[in-house]
Formats: sequence, C-alpha cells, structure tokens
Amino acid sequence: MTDINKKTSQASTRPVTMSGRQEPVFSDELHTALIVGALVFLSSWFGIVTRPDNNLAAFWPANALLLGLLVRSPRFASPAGWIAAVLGYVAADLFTGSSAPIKIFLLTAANLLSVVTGYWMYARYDEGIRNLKRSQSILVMVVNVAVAGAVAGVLGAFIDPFLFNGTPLRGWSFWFVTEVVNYMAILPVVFSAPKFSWRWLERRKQSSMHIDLSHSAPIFAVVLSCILSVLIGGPGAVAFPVPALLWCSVTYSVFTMAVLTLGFSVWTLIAISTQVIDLAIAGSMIDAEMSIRIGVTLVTLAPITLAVVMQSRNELLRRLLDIASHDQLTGLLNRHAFRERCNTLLPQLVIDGKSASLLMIDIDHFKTVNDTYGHAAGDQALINFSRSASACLRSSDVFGRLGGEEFAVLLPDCLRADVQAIAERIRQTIAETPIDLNNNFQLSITVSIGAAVTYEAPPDVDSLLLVADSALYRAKNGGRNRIVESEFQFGQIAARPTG
Ligand SMILES: Nc1nc2c(ncn2[C@@H]2O[C@H](COP(=O)(O)OP(=O)(O)OP(=O)(O)O)[C@@H](O)[C@H]2O)c(=O)[nH]1
Repeated sequence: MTDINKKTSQASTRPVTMSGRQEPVFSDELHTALIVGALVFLSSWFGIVTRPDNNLAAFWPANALLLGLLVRSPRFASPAGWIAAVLGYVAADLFTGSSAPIKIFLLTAANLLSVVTGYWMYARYDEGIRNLKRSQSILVMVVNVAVAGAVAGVLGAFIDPFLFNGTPLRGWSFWFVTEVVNYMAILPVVFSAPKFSWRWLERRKQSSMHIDLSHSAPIFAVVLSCILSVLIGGPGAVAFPVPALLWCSVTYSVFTMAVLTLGFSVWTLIAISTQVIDLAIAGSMIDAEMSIRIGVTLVTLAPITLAVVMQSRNELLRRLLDIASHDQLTGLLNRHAFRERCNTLLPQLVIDGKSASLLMIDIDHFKTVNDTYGHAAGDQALINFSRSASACLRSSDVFGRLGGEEFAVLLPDCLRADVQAIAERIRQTIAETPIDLNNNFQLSITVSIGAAVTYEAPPDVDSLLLVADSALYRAKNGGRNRIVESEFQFGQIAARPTG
C-alpha cells in the first residue's frame, strides 16, 4: 500500500529552489483549476438538466469523473483543484437557476464529502490496484465506493427531509445507491483508459483498418441478447446479456469491457425507465427503481471482474514466459529459447545465394577475470559484453546465452563476407571497449569466435552449433581473440576434438 500523493511529488517537473523545495508554478495551478473546474461544472450541469423535477438526479457523473481524475492523476488533487471543484459544483447550480444558498451549500457539501471519502479510501492502494491491473482491483473499488456512498448518504439523510420532503432513510438509501451505481459504471472506464499519445492513436487507426469479424462476434452477441430482452421482456430480461458479456470479458481488454458495461448499464436503465424493456413488474416503477439500478450494477460486476482477472492472469503468464525464456543476468534468450527460435527460423531461411550462419562466441580467460576481480566483476563483464555485441547485430539476428561465458548468434540471410564482417566487428568492439568496474578500475576482455556457415538448410540448429563449436575450439587453440570459420556440409561430423 502506498500514498497516492507520493507519486505526484516524485513525478513533478517543477523548478526546485536552493533549499530543495519545489517552487509553485502559477500556470500549473491555473491549468489544474481550469481542468477540474470545467469537468465538474459540465458533468454537474448534465446531471442537473437530466434530473427529475423536485428530486435528486439519478445519473450524476460529476462525482465519479472527479474521483476518477483525482485518483488517476493525483497532481489534480492540489488546493487549486479542490477549490475549482467546489466552484464547479456551485456554478452549475447557479447556472441552471438554483439560487437557494442553503440548497447549493448542502448538495455541494454532500458531493464533496463523497469524493473526499473515495479519494481518502484509494490513497492506501498502489497504482496497480487503482488502474485495474490486479485481480482484487474490482473488490477494492466496490468497498471504496460503498464507503464513499455510505458517508455521503449521512448528509443525504439530512438533505432529503429538508429539501425534498422525504424521510432520512429514503435520503440515505437513495444517495447511497445513486453514488455506488454511478461510481461503478464510470470509474472502470476512467481507471483503465489508455494514456493518450499520438503514437497510440496511430496504432488504433491501423488496427481499426483490419476489422476481424470473428473478434467482433462477442459484441454482436451482446447486441443480439439486448434485442431479445426487448422482444421477450419479463423480470429476467435484465440478465439476458450476461453470457455474451462474459464472452466479451475473455476476448477484450479491460478498457473495452469498461466501456461496454457502461454502455450496457445506460442502455438497460433507459430501456427499463421508458418501458422499451417491459419487466412486467406489478405496482409502481418508482418502488422498483432502486432495486433495478442495483441489479443492473451487479450484473455488470461479473464481466468487468472477469476482464480484470483475465488481464492480470495474462500479464502474469507473459512475465513467466519472459522469465522462462530469458537469461536473467544479460536479458538475452537462454539456451532453450535460443534453440527453439533458431529451429523455427532455419527452415524458412532463404539460402539462395546467401548463407545462414551461426557464431559461437566465448569470452577468453573468463575464469581469470572471476578469480582476479571477483564474481561481481565477472557478471558486469557478461552484461557489458552482451550490450556491446547486441549493438553490432541487426534486429533480425538471434542472440542467446548458451551458458556461462558462452554465447551464440544466428545470422539469417547473410552473405559469407557479411558473416566475417559482423564477427570481426564484434571481436574488435569487445577488445576496444573497456569495462568500468565499481572501484574506478577498467577491465579489458577479448572473445574468440567460431563461425559455422551453411549454404544448405541444416536439419536443426544443433548441427550448426557442433560445427561452430569445433571452429571455436580452433580459435582458442590458435591463441584466442580471433575468428575461425567452418562450412557446414551434410554428412560431415564436426565434433570438437577431445583431449
Ligand atoms: N561471474 C560469472 N562467472 C561465470 C558465470 N557463469 C560461468 N562463470 C564462470 O566462467 C568461467 C569459465 O571458465 P572456463 O570454462 O575455464 O574458461 P575460460 O577461463 O574463459 O578459458 P577459455 O574459455 O579457455 O579462454 C568459470 O570460472 C565459471 O565459474 C556467471 O554467470 N557469472
């Protein structure tokens, strides 16, 4: 658990005074106030103009949008941000003709109390939980918004009898349900929205050009089940789209799911209140209103929770696969992953006039490096070597650590002269790049390289490795810091001589 404000001060780019304190920049505060003020004003105005006469608004996006913005970007939770939020609520009331100061004061106080409580609740959770990247994120959201709604409801219990001739219990429960429903519909969209950048927009444009019909099938299923809800109706109609929404959860990202469930909630609530979906409920619809709102919110909870769990599970799987296929010291492919990648590539290599070649690279006298400077210095040498050698390679080359101080590179589609040039570039770069050790000491290393060149597709990478290993052995025996090349031919047994 961390304080969400910590991130703000670390990420801030404000100038720092001689004493180390950050100077307040007026334009930053103005920018914050304008954004928060405009957001609260516009969303409150929307809530006011869509609310029924002489009652509280059922759809009130202002608190959820404000809380989402503050939790997502805590830099907006500055004094200027909070003051702008108050002014935004008050201005929306005044602008829409509500002039009773006590009413404006009470409603603004209840709205702020809800947002402040939600913000305070979220302050104890780290970024992963807040941005819906952990499997427990939705549970945390439910608890936080329930507390925020319950606390705001205490003022609601006072407001309802005072302003709307209701009872304290009705005031508390109406306020609580409305807050929770609005938060649960809007917060997932705000928390999971991708950070905007021009590159992101470009990628979206490109991917939307290739519309894959099978990928869109779950959305069609949601639309179809919504149509069935209208056609069949009855009390069970609200739940018709649940299987299709669950299908969406295992297909789409959390953000897409958050937008989908928001769309589903809004559509269902409007369709029920306008009786497009006839739930066939006896008695007043107003009596059933709160139950329906809670029901719709709970229906959307399962798909969004599943989407978050799927995303965090996929991320975990991706990290596990990454760990299983990479050497943790150098970040290169490990022996197993290197062999797999090469064996996948080798049959596809265009051998026509070009060769597929494999370099086996071994650091010279590495045992002496460890013995003289310590194991940590040896590790640093391995890291520096892999960085310097990577810089000599093309993006299509496959570079892996076979084990210890032994490395290999597969060079696809390379002329023989190119193979020699690349190997020589690596040898020279390593010999000329000293390694800075912690104690200001510089260490120089050299490498020996065995190159296996082939003009025919080899049966697998192991046959190329054998030839390269034999050439490497000769490079070592020939005095080290050199390259020896050998051609792979079918039927040739190129094992390293023993003894
Ligand atoms: N620091 C460090 N050392 C390692 C690692 N893996 C293997 N080694 C060491 O690498 C050394 C390899 O030594 P040798 O196989 O004798 O080869 P060499 O000393 O390089 O001699 P030549 O290859 O003949 O030039 C051993 O001392 C291993 O302990 C590692 O991850 N980190």
